[in-house]
Amino acid sequence: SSWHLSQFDIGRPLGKGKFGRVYMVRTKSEPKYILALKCLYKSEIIQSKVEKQIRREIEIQQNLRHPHVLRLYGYFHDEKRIFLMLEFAGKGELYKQLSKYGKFSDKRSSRYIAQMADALAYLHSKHVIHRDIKPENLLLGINGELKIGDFGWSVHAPGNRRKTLCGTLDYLPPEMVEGKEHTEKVDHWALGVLTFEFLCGVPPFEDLRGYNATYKKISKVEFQIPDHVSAEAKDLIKKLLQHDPEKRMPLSEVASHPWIVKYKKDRPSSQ
Ligand SMILES: COc1cccc(-c2nc(Nc3cc(C)[nH]n3)cc3ccccc23)c1
Repeated sequence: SSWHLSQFDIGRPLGKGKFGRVYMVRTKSEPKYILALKCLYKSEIIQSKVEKQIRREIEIQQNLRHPHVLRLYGYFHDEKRIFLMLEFAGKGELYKQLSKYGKFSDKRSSRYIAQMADALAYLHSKHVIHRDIKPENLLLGINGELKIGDFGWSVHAPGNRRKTLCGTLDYLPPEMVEGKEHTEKVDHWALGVLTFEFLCGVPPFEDLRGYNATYKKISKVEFQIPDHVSAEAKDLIKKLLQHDPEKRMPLSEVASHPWIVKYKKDRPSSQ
């Protein structure tokens, strides 16, 4: 069933992406679905030589079904643009919340990381890796649940986004900054970086002196965890930020880690 722009009522623009804009839209015909329509300009895609990557990302994301992975329902195109019909996440960008609050509580961070570990285990079971899980690519559903946003493109809010150059390096593991081949273990590393950033408000290897300084800290795994971070959280971060990809904690162990279990939702309350 192919779709056309005329079948939607176009709502407010949600934000700008690298190759176009994201709009909140609703289908005109019953049942009236609300979704996020991402418009990519073919001209820009061709210029940036990302056509094959975009086809692959669409192919991958269309086949994924998970509560913490943003759905891609379908896509269509006209002569100038490609339109992606994406799940609408009601509470927007997680990144904005992090900027607003500075950092998240132990409980909120633990719940988000549990959801991420769940989503990553699903993606890895489908041999999908490196989903670029930095805060800019995470969205929040209407009940505050985390959604890994559309794949490959980060949606940047105008103005308050981080300097993209720095952003891109902060989450890369040693094997990638050193140009070695990478496995799904890059996501275990990124999960450790994300845990640190949720609890501290900044990523562990950020170095305001710039790219090369960050590069060195990543390859030497040089980071300090502030004292305000709980012992259990410290333990998890250290077990994920391991230089040797094979030494990084398996996702199944993340899910049963004390820091994750203690904040699990509606657990039978232990005395
Ligand atoms: C203002 O900048 C941006 C950029 C990108 C997305 C939003 C935004 N997005 C969504 N939901 C989405 C987005 C996608 C691809 N699926 N669901 C909801 C929001 C709610 C309030 C404000 C902003 C929102 C903003």
